[in-house]
Amino acid sequence: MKYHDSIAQAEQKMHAAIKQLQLWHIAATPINYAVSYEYLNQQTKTLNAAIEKQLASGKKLDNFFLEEIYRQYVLGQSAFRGELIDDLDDVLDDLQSNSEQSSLCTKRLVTQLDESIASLKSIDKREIINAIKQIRQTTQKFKLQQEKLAEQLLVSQKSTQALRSELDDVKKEIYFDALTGLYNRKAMAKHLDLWLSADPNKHVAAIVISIDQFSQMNESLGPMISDVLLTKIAKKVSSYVGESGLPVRSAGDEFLILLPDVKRVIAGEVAEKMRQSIEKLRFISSKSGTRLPQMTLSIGVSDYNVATTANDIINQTRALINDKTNIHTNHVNIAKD
Ligand SMILES: Nc1nc2c(ncn2[C@@H]2O[C@H](COP(=O)(O)OP(=O)(O)OP(=O)(O)O)[C@@H](O)[C@H]2O)c(=O)[nH]1
Repeated sequence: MKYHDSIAQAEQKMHAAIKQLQLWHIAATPINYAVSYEYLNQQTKTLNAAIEKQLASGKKLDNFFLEEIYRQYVLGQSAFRGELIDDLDDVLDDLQSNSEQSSLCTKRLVTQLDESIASLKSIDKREIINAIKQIRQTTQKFKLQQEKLAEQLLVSQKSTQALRSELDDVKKEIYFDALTGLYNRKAMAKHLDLWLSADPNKHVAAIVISIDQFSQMNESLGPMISDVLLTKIAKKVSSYVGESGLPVRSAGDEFLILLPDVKRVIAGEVAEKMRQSIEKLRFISSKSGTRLPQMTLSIGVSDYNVATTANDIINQTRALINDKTNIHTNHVNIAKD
């Protein structure tokens, strides 16, 4: 535990954290619990401010929101990252000292050879024999040093491989949504930055996909089945864009697909295919064998210059779904020029 509470204090906070989750109408999952605990501790001002802001705006706190908070404010401070950075520092220091030693050895060898070669030209037989002896000794020493360095390099390589796989895990935590495996907003912002630095005139089409009446589904089916449905829909819609698009989980029951260099009309056609494919799906409960309610999607489509922020892209495309002049469920609304 991060805080040095007494057992009694910790127990009190534990109960309070669970109670807080009940007030927020959120299940006591480990992640939600960690955020609630941190919130009550009031040690991370930014975490408290983000939660207060969401509550003040009248929006509900849900699993998705708390997971984002967890990633941003709780996980970000974890000791694990500190250890990982220390390990990385060590490996880099090792690699640097190995390469410095290696270049020093090579320099020494070259100097020695230069000196000895001059003696080899001598007419004095003894000097020549001495020079050959020197060369033999120096190369022998060089060989031993190189062997030692190669061993050290092998050790560094092994640590690097282990670190790489740990880094991949951290990257997953930072850039991917744990439930659906889609990218998160942070990854979306990073991609926009990369595209912008490669080409400031680049355009990207955005498809925002919201599952209709998902809150009702959550209530009637429970969060576990709803999670499975959410994940299946996430996978299905992402399958329509493959490697050419960036699928993001942008909110609890909302996904966003970015399609670089794709025209709005084309993105609209892809969106229509997504809508139809989900409408046709028939979900069956593996537990009871009964048919689950039909799921439908409401989709907004637009396009932007890559300099537009992730938040603006999400909000502006999302507004197309909530456009009051349009039908409210199972529809695709493409932005007008
Ligand atoms: N199962 C599950 N539900 C989630 C998760 N994150 C958010 N939700 C729920 O998703 C629902 C989203 O509700 P709303 O934004 O009102 O969306 P909606 O009910 O689909 O309403 P419309 O979009 O207007 O059709 C809420 O009930 C959240 O609790 C999650 O990770 N898993």
